[in-house]
Amino acid sequence: MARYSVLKGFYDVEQTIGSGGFAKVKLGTHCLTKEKVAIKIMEKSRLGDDLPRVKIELEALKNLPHQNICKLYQVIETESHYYLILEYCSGGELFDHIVERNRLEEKQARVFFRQIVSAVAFLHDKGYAHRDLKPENVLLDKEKNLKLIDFGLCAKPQPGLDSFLYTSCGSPTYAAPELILGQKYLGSEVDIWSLGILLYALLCGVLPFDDENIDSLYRKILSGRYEESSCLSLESKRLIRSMLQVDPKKRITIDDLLSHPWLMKGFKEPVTKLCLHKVHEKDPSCLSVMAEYYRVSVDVMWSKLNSWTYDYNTATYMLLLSKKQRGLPIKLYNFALRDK
Ligand SMILES: CN(C)C[C@H]1CC[C@H](N2C(=O)NCc3cnc4ccc(-c5cc(Cl)c(O)c(Cl)c5)cc4c32)CC1
Repeated sequence: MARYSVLKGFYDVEQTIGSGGFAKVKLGTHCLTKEKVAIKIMEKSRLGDDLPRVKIELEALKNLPHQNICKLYQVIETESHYYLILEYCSGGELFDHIVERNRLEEKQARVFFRQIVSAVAFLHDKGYAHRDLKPENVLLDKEKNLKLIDFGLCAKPQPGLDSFLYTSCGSPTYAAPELILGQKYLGSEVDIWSLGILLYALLCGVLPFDDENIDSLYRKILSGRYEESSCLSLESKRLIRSMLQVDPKKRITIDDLLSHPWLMKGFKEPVTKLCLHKVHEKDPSCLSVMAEYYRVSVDVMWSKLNSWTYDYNTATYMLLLSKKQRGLPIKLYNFALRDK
């Protein structure tokens, strides 16, 4: 069987652009719109007990439309594989963006940090905790907007985010003290700790707690002591300190972060935790282009789309919307697929 034959005709699969744990990520082109996409491919046989993480990530990505969270366009499941068709982020990892520049000026760090805080506040508002926030999981798109990725470790505790979690997960370097101690913890509080690590990395270009030896790394994290690098202004030091509190009850909350003076500097509005685009909006021009292509009425086309099953129609429609928002022509190519 040709590789990834289920994608044939719908997506051109190009080179591997990265790997995320138990997944391979390939660059792809959506045939009808010619838009670039990232295709996250997971072989079921190699998932083992990571299989539930796929379902968790799928549900999270479907329920969390936000301008700073990587968009999911389509889900394809075969007996052997899962394929996630995702928003392509041509700017790569935030981690590399920082390394290339050594560190970021406070002004640029603030623009980025506001976007990450907006995504995390939105997640928490929906009852999710990410639990693996780190610069490698924050990508940049073409317009230098940040996109949060990798929701395989996220948690949506049933009773709500104010109920305790127990599984120790995520990368130790970014993990909160209560998490590495194996204590019960609140997802919202461990995400705040990771945001503190992230802000320190943005401003200093290094990590506050780092050590090859895992035991001395743990000792450093549990001590809560880190070098307050000279490149940090007094306000930056205070903000980071309020997030890197060993006692989770003393840690700043995400809602306090939204309007914190440091985040407000140079801005009139607090960070929004809302999704700024209308989710599943009915856009007449995109709808009519698809209706015309498939030779059905607009109403029939909308009834096919309105179930939002993350099939090829969902992907085509969302990618047309994205083209429209970027001022590109709303058109479809490749009439070979017409009769599909
Ligand atoms: C923890 N790291 C190692 C993980 C790597 C994984 C590959 C990434 N990546 C590239 O390597 N090149 C460019 C590139 C461009 N667009 C992407 C769009 C989506 C995703 C994506 C989205 C979700 Cl929701 C997800 O779960 C996963 Cl695993 C990946 C990755 C992209 C990407 C960078 C981070």
